[in-house]
Amino acid sequence: MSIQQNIIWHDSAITKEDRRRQNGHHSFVLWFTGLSGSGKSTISNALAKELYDRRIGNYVLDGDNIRNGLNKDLGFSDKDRTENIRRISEVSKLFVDNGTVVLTAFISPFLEDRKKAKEIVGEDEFIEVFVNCPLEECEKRDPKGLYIKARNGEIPDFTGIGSPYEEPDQPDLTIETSEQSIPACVDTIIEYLERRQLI
Ligand SMILES: Nc1ncnc2c1ncn2[C@@H]1O[C@H](COP(=O)(O)OS(=O)(=O)O)[C@@H](OP(=O)(O)O)[C@H]1O
Ligand SMILES: Nc1ncnc2c1ncn2[C@@H]1O[C@H](COP(=O)(O)OP(=O)(O)O)[C@@H](O)[C@H]1O
Repeated sequence: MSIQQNIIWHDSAITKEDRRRQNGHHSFVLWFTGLSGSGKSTISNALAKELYDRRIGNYVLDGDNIRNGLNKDLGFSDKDRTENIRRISEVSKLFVDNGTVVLTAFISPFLEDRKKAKEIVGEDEFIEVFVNCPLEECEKRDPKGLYIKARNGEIPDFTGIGSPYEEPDQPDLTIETSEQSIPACVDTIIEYLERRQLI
């Protein structure tokens, strides 16, 4: 017997379209994916500020922060990473329903999990942004000192070292953070959103 047997959906009195109309802008998810140190947090926060200055309501969901609260029961096994991404996808969907632009900054290393994230959010409202940066450059940056720990065997399942990162096949957008400055990466994303008339 399903544990969801007696759960009945209740429609909201205010629709997503109502909220978008009141906010004066569209709502969608920018799903940043990339290695640790590739620049997901840096770019998503810089972009959030730019959107905020344009009065576009937005919210950043960041791996390190979410793992301190909502997902503090999850580690870095494949199964836990999958559950991490599933929960974030559901939360993102709620934010989109609220008329908010969501910026997610999770490694989200598995193709299958990102595919499911897109299904949960809805494909028209899901924009995959590949934050591309060679592993060697991420290791050189090592902003949190985690790569050195991983190389020393202290983090056996670290992404890119002991755990895989599956690059997107067909991302909606790729930013090359080892080649472009932070403002240039933000500009690339803004231009993309303007071209698609999402902002
Ligand atoms: N084993 C292992 N592998 C990868 N990353 C690790 C690990 N242990 C801790 N960290 C720190 O956790 C951040 C990644 O969390 P995410 O929720 O984005 O990971 S995942 O999407 O579930 O794979 C990641 O943050 P970012 O550097 O911002 O990506 C790390 O700071
Ligand atoms: N073009 C760039 N885009 C993003 N980050 C950059 C860029 N150039 C240098 N960096 C630096 O790289 C590091 C990226 O770290 P972070 O944003 O925490 O990555 P992630 O969230 O993917 O782990 C920061 O120290 C940032 O200042």
